[in-house]
Amino acid sequence: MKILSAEQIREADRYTIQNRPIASIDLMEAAASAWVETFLQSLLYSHRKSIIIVCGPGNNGGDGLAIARMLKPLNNVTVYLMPSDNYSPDNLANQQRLRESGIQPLLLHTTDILTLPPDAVLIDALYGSGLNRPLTGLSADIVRKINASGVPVAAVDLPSGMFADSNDHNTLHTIVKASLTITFHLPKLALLMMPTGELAGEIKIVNIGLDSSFIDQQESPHHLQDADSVKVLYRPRSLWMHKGQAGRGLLIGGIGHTAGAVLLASSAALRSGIGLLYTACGLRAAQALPVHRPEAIALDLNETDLPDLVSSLEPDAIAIGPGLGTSQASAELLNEILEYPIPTVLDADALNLIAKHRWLHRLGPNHLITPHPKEALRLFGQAKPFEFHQNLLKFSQSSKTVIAFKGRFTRIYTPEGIVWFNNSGNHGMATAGSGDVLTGVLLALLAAGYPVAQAARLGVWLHGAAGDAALLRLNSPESLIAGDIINHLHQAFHQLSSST
Ligand SMILES: NC(=O)C1=CN([C@@H]2O[C@H](COP(=O)(O)OP(=O)(O)OC[C@H]3O[C@@H](n4cnc5c(N)ncnc54)[C@H](OP(=O)(O)O)[C@@H]3O)[C@@H](O)[C@H]2O)[C@@H](O)CC1
Ligand SMILES: Nc1ncnc2c1ncn2[C@@H]1O[C@H](COP(=O)(O)OP(=O)(O)O)[C@@H](O)[C@H]1O
Ligand SMILES: [K+]
Repeated sequence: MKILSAEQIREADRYTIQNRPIASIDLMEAAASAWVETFLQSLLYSHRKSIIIVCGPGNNGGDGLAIARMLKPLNNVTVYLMPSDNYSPDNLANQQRLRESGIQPLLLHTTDILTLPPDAVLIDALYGSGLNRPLTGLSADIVRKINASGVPVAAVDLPSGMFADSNDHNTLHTIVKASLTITFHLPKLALLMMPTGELAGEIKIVNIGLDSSFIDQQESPHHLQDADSVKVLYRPRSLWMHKGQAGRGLLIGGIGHTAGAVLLASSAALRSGIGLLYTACGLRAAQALPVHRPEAIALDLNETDLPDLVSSLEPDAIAIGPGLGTSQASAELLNEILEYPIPTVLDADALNLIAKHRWLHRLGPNHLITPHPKEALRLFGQAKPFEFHQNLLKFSQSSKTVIAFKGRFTRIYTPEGIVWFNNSGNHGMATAGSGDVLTGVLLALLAAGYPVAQAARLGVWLHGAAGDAALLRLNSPESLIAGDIINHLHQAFHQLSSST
């Protein structure tokens, strides 16, 4: 699914109204109705006694007024409206319709008028994608009052005060903090990135019938990746396959007390279809691996000459980093690995070493780096979130390196300038070792011969989908551990293969 800019969304809106048999006011009615349908199914709605709706002067406010009219037969609804001498035409039309339905909106001249009972839910329809400057004055005061009240908020299209794209020049305390954001038709960039994404709460996207041919023609570097978009990448195994064709992988890490990192990565690689796995690690891990995962071949790094190993093994892919440490000896191992033109996943301490030794310029088209935010900061330096995003995009394009920037919506930056925001995974995966599991999955896919960007996209999705299957089973994000992700990889693969 494409992610369009605020400007492109406005264009899609205009194009739909001009080229489809639908008037602007009817599009607003469709949007409000789709929003209400989703809202009525939410937990937020089911737990609350009364509904407060705050409406702005534009079309976002117009949506709010229409939503109020639709919810009125079911609920105790109070509507507040920002004073303005510049209401949009559809906002005015909906003010009229609301009054005709028997609701008189209260004009929000001052924050004192706004009453926020603790058992209410607030519907935020102040500003949406038409925000053109950070909120100040009365609007900002209203937002601060809403945020301080603790009343749960369901946002219409976007939490008010948030720009759909970059918020680098915005102030976070003038953005509504929502528990649920029901956004129209397409995801917005700011909903998928920190720190703004966290202010949106749960995100739901509702179709409002914008012209799909127009959207298809729009150019955008940003896409949301779901099961359907990765299914086309998946290559089922041949019935006549032998293990030599499933790929040979070399995993390097697990030195000293971080033995567990390679145990997890090894298990994940094996559960992701690798044909042969050699795990070169510290003594402790080399002794534990045959007990924990006898399918892997454990090699003690102290007794291994890396160039000899690589030339005798001829691995199809390498992964280095989990539990590698940042010692001089580890740096020498990495220095060697960076010379090989073999598809390679670089994670954890491999990334810290690259930052420490300023080796970023050595990365190229055979490399896939998987930094979490802290590792990415060490690699690429501090920048505001949107600028940081642009920096990653530029680096991927210029160096031809694929980046999987990990987080809630892990972003896969590909050298052709496309960024995929991955839509699988959950908060239960914020647990020690889940990144090591991802490294193992990616190693297996690279070893199987997937091109680097495809392996990254497929691997990140599979990892998240396995996490989702684990959460479904366990029903507790707190109890989910990295091993559970490995134990559910089969379900993620099954989802891919079931409809191909
Ligand atoms: N696109 C679609 O598909 C559909 C879109 N729909 C809906 O329309 C929404 C977009 O509506 P929109 O364009 O009217 O903009 P909106 O967010 O209401 O804000 C504009 C108003 O706010 C004002 N204003 C701006 N910044 C301000 C500030 N900092 N502080 C104070 N005021 C500020 C600005 O006035 P200004 O002061 O700039 O003259 C203007 O009055 C979209 O999010 C969705 O909900 C659906 O109905 C149907 C399909
Ligand atoms: N809130 C979340 N929602 C979705 N995925 C998450 C969330 N938190 C973490 N993850 C995923 O879990 C993994 C964590 O990786 P990482 O931070 O490297 O963990 P570790 O270093 O403990 O192995 C990443 O793949 C990340 O995308
Ligand atoms: K809003």
